[in-house]
Amino acid sequence: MIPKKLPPLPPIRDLIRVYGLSANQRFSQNFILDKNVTDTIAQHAKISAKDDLVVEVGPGPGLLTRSILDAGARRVVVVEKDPRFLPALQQLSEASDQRMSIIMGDMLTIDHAAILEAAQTLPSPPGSISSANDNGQDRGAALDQESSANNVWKPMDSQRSTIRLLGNLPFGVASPLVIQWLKMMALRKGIFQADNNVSMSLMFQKEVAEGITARPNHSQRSRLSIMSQSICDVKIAYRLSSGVFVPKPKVDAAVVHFVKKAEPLMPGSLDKLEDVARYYFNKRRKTMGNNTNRLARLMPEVKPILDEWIAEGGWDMNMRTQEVSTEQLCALARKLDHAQIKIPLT
Ligand SMILES: C[S@@+](CC[C@H](N)C(=O)[O-])C[C@H]1O[C@@H](n2cnc3c(N)ncnc32)[C@H](O)[C@@H]1O
Repeated sequence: MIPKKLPPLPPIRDLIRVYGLSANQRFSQNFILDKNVTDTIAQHAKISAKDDLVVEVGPGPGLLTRSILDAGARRVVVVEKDPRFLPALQQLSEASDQRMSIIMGDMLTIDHAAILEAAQTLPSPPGSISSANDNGQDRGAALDQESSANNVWKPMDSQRSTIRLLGNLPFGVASPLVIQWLKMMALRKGIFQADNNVSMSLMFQKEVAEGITARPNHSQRSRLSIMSQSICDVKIAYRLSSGVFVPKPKVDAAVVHFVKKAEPLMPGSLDKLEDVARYYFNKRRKTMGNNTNRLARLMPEVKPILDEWIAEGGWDMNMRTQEVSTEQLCALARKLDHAQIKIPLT
């Protein structure tokens, strides 16, 4: 597909003036105002006209959104909380040949049905190479028929819908959002419903990205590593130096690519795994044996489950929490889930 030309990018100094960004002022948000960088992020996320939907969280002034549209995405839904960015996003949407829809709202609390409904209102542009299915039927028209008949997102073909979730997430909401999405992915809820094939390319502060991808024995290993790696294959796709952001933050950043595992280590809800990971990582310097004995003292009813877990796994209880494998903590979480036992948040 040849995307319609988007309006020229305003000079960066105008973006800085319009959005009140100043190199001297410390903002809680850090923006990317270099199109080469956002193009590279879109490339690493493998955005193409073949995707059924791209969801971008926190587009801000919309530079990454431009790169997503320039990469040929046919349906882009952006979710932005800050109304200052609405005029710039509206300008992009108008120039996008009906490929972009804007939701002003908080991604933490938004009902994902609104995202899927917004996607359904976007027709597939006529003449795009991927707008017709194998029967020659226009995919946008097929979607419109489906959406008016039934207000639920349906794959456009018999195949699964491919959805890409992108965002440069602000520090304060990055971890809660990712945990929320992983839990929804595990339960196939929201945009992760049914057979949708959702991959996520999310930008974090470098330390958070390293935590998510940290393998056993890595100093950044955390609850987020366990939760992410229980259900997804994760890797750092792209590193960005702090100098590409305005204003320049103190730390570098990285884009993490998440792809759902064919066989998640934790089937169903991730709630028990979150409890287990939180419990053990709260005392990360202690050995697994120390933490496990303490748990057995706190909750005597859990002792038989812990004994069974150790006996079956043959786990080395002299390891420190950060050395433990995701499989090991998932094995305990599965047992607690089966026994419907909740461990305390101490
Ligand atoms: C770090 S800036 C990134 C902006 C732009 N994507 C970029 O890379 O330059 C984060 C953006 O997310 C938005 N944002 C923050 N919290 C949000 C939330 N809970 N839901 C939706 N957007 C949010 C902010 O208003 C801001 O525009």
